[in-house]
Amino acid sequence: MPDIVLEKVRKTFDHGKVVAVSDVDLVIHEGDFVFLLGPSGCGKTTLLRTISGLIQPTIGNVLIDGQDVTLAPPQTRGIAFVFQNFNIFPISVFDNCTYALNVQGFSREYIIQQGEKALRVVGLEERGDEIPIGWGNGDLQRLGIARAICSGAKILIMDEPLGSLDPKIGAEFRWELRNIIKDQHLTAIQVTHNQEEAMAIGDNIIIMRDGKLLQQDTPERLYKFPSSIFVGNFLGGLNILEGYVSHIEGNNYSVKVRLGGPKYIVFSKNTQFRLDENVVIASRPEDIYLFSEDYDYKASQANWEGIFLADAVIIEKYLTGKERRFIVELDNSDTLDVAKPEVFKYDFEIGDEVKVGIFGEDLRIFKYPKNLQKEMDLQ
Ligand SMILES: Nc1ncnc2c1ncn2[C@@H]1O[C@H](COP(=O)(O)OP(=O)(O)OP(=O)(O)O)[C@@H](O)[C@H]1O
Repeated sequence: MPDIVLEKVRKTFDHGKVVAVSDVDLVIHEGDFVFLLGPSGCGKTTLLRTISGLIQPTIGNVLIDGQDVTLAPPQTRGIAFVFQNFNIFPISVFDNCTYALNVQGFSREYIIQQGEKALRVVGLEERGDEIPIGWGNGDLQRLGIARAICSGAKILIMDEPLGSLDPKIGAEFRWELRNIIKDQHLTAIQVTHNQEEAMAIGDNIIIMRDGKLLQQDTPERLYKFPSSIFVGNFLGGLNILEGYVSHIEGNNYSVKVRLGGPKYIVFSKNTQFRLDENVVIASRPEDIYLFSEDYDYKASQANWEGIFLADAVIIEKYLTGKERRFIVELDNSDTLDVAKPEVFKYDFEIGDEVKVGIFGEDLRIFKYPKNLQKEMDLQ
């Protein structure tokens, strides 16, 4: 059952001059851990605040559990908001955790039961008497989540809580956070600038830009089938080649790369392209193969049938730690970024002539955007 539904939600500020959220339709299913990604200022926080009721949409509806809550106050929505700047009070961890229950006047017995349970869930059961002043962000984050669980909320909204964490602590805590969310049957939405984290633990990722929702899907589908150049580039980086459609056979489009570059055949089910239409073809750096000029394809154990090969020269190489990156230049001067695992055994040198190989199934084709530069801009 959909837990959260947004219908054509729009939020403007400054008498309509700033459109923070623009006609967003969105469905989040019960029990899903959803990540909200997008460049700074694209409307992520405004969207979360609209869902939680801290602000009301200018136009559109918010439904939770099938009920229209567009005008309902935040405390009636069953949502806990874990803020970026943890608003922790100088009282004990237990009292911080149970603060809302105290204010609402629940019985002492109930408060103790809920507080102990919540602290146990986040691994703070031994630290209930401590005053959390001077605590590191990781522990404060646990406390923020304990407080949310304690309130009985079934929906957890987190505005970049791991953003300020040490990346190592963040990486350790992320799986724990996912387990807590799943074990407690929470629906969670988290804003992050950490795409790797979203890919690793999210059930679903939403990409926003300029107030609009561009795409929502599983991490794998978003990565493999981005709906736009921007989404693909935002999530992991893309190689872009400009060209035109030179032949069409059903859903297979032959694309000639500009200035006498190579020809590729690309499948596209959803978008139709016309003959001679300018297009962009995109590939992931890790989907590109490099071969030495004398590589024996027949002797290889791998099946290279159907791979597109083109001549290129290595113009740059470097090691990122876990990857070897090569920049190769095609005959038409276009360049491709190639990523290989660190163990990649062919240690090509700058200036080496190579063949670059790409399978058609790893290529995506897009309409030529109005402004390619802007489309590639991640800000
Ligand atoms: N209260 C407000 N009054 C006026 N403009 C606002 C207000 N809140 C947000 N905005 C504007 O709305 C747009 C979206 O802001 P929002 O904070 O939602 O973006 P964001 O994606 O969360 O950004 P960041 O990643 O930097 O936190 C921005 O242009 C911002 O300046």
